[in-house]
Amino acid sequence: MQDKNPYDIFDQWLNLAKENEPNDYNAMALATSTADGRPSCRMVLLKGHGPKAQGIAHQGGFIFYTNLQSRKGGEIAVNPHASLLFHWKSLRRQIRIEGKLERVSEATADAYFATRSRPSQIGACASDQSRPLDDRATFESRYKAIETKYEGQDIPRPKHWSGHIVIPHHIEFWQDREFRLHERWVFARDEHGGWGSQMLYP
Ligand SMILES: Cc1cc2nc3c(=O)[nH]c(=O)nc-3n(C[C@H](O)[C@H](O)[C@H](O)COP(=O)(O)O)c2cc1C
Ligand code: PXP
Repeated sequence: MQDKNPYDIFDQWLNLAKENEPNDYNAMALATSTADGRPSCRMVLLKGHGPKAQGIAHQGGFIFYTNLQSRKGGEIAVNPHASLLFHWKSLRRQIRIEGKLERVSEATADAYFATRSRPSQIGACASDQSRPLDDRATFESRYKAIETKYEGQDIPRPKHWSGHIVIPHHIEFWQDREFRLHERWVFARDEHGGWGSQMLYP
């Protein structure tokens, strides 16, 4: 385990999760925090990953998409550091990732947005994510207005909706073992841009 690249191990574990998890095998908790260090956490979906993700040489990372004006968006804008957590109950495994956040390119975000279903695209345009909503009907009428506006046309990605990439400096793989005698392997970026690794007590 320790002499491997963490992205290769991540791929193996994610593929296993894909075969075993009934829903959203790519779901991960995303923790962000305010400028003064107050954390908040929510689930998002992993939509791209790997050493070459977003074309950043020798770095890569883990990509998710969201509303840039949401609560998380506001926190990321002032504090571009995040932690990700995968936990697959069926596998009894977790992966913890920590790193710096960067926005994906406009072209990457456009390309991903274009793959989403039309109702999801309309939803992204109509939703003021994390803002107060007086009535569900208000959201529905905003949805209908956008549906009508773009009838017969492609829906452009709204400027407030894009992707972030978590560029990891720390990745931990955790495997459950009997009697809580778990195994933990940590990979941390070294000063040469490679990965150092070590085991931790459970
Ligand atoms: C399994 C799951 C996956 C989700 N994926 C996303 C996602 O990829 N992007 C997103 O904006 N919200 C996603 N959500 C909704 C978020 O958890 C959250 O409610 C929303 O982004 C608002 O968070 P905020 O107010 O902290 O910004 C997901 C929720 C669940 C339960
Ligand atoms: N945005 C929201 C609000 C979501 O709830 C989700 C998934 O639950 C996503 C984005 C990401 O998934 P997708 O792009 O597949 O809709």
